[in-house]
Amino acid sequence: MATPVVRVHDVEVGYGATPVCPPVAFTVDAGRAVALVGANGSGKSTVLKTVLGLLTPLAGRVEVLGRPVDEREPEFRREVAGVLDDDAYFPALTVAEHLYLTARGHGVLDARDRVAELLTEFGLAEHAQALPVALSSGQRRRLLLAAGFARPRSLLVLDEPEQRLDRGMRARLAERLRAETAAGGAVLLATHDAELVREVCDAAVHIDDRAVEHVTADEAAARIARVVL
Ligand SMILES: Nc1ncnc2c1ncn2[C@@H]1O[C@H](COP(=O)(O)OP(=O)(O)OP(=O)(O)O)[C@@H](O)[C@H]1O
Repeated sequence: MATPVVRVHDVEVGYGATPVCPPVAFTVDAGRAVALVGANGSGKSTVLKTVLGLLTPLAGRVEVLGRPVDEREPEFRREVAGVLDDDAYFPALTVAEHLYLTARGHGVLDARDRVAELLTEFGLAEHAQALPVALSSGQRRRLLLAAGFARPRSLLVLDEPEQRLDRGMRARLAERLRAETAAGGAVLLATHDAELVREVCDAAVHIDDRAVEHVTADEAAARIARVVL
């Protein structure tokens, strides 16, 4: 059997010594998308940061592509693209320069073409020469997401990618993510968007302070829609 892209073994996550949720266990295979769902503060972002190697697990083990996570390893950084909920920009680089730098930094040879495609797809073409400060919050979010797609990757980790996106952009993002898994990529995302879960994900993990439950994507979407979360 193929090695999962992500394997989370009974992992406790948190800040300091206290876990923020019960132990979490799940896998994400190549060509699959898994959603983390749960109420605000349930621990989704903390799990994602742990998978990205930005936090050390308090217990258990996280493996990406069969190896323990170490974000300092070039191989890990080559394979894993993360888009978190932090506005991390170079203030003096334009939109196009951000995307170009990301693509070239990861060895993309036809970076100019890739950037042109992404600018169009993410509705940023008119703002290609703008600095981040001159963008709306939704446009800055589009830029961050586009940067995630500007580089090669086996695993895409997204924290609430739907945030601040309008309906049209959410639909294009769902399409993009379906193409990602169809091409063999793995996607792990935290979300409060029922449609995104239903349209993109193969499975979901529902986190709350009492239990971590594996549910189908439809069940996760139904829970979000019923405002159970
Ligand atoms: N840097 C931090 N230091 C200490 N505690 C934190 C830190 N970041 C988050 N927490 C706490 O960890 C818990 C889980 O937060 P987390 O951000 O993982 O939740 P979430 O499920 O992603 O929530 P949301 O849906 O609101 O994004 C919360 O109680 C939060 O207050």
